[in-house]
Amino acid sequence: MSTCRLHPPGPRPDPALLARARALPTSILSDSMERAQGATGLHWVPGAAWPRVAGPAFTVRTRPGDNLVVHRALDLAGPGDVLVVDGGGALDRAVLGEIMARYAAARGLAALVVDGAVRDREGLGEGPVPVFARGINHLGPYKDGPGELRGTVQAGGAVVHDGDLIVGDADGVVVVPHERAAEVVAAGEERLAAEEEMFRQIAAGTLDRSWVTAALAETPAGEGSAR
Ligand SMILES: O=C([O-])CC(=O)C(=O)O
Ligand SMILES: [Mg+2]
Repeated sequence: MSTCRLHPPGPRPDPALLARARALPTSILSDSMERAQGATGLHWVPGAAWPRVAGPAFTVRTRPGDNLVVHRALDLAGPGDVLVVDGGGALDRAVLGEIMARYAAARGLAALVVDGAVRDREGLGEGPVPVFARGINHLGPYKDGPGELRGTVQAGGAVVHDGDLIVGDADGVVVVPHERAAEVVAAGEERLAAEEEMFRQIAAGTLDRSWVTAALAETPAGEGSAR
């Protein structure tokens, strides 16, 4: 028999904050974290036109290529949770597929994020639940453990604590630490409003572009000039 280390649940963002986060693109949220935080390399499985997802992380660390503890997590995670599986980034074996995605959807999970590979791309693409992964591989997982649930993991190079705010869309996955969630969502709302104002100015032909030339020292590069 194998081991599953089980931590108590971390603090979770309140539902009103989650609804506000769901209205914010991941690009806006990562801009609101100094453009320096969030997972990279995790993209949703192509297929369905997913809506943006936002929910608290339910963290899973599994032995790469094994999904016994991922199965356990599917029964412990709550409705609205985003399962974040740290599979060590391994691409040589999938850790979940369509059966598990359908089961996750039936349990009301918001999304599955896998730092590793998944399989059954066509079935996942039909859209039972949004799935973000690093890659695809037909080779299936073993079911031997061990692993850890609700501990601190990494996904796409980002540290994820159980309960952190996870937002995913067509650009990838952003991890907002729980203690920064309210501040980052509020900053994101301001940033989105500023971008929408820019869109209006672009359409009206009034966007101020003077900052581009102000930031450049232009030198003539005509014939005979040094290369
Ligand atoms: O067989 C497995 O454990 C993973 C899988 O393909 C599925 O969930 O459909
Ligand atoms: Mg399968």
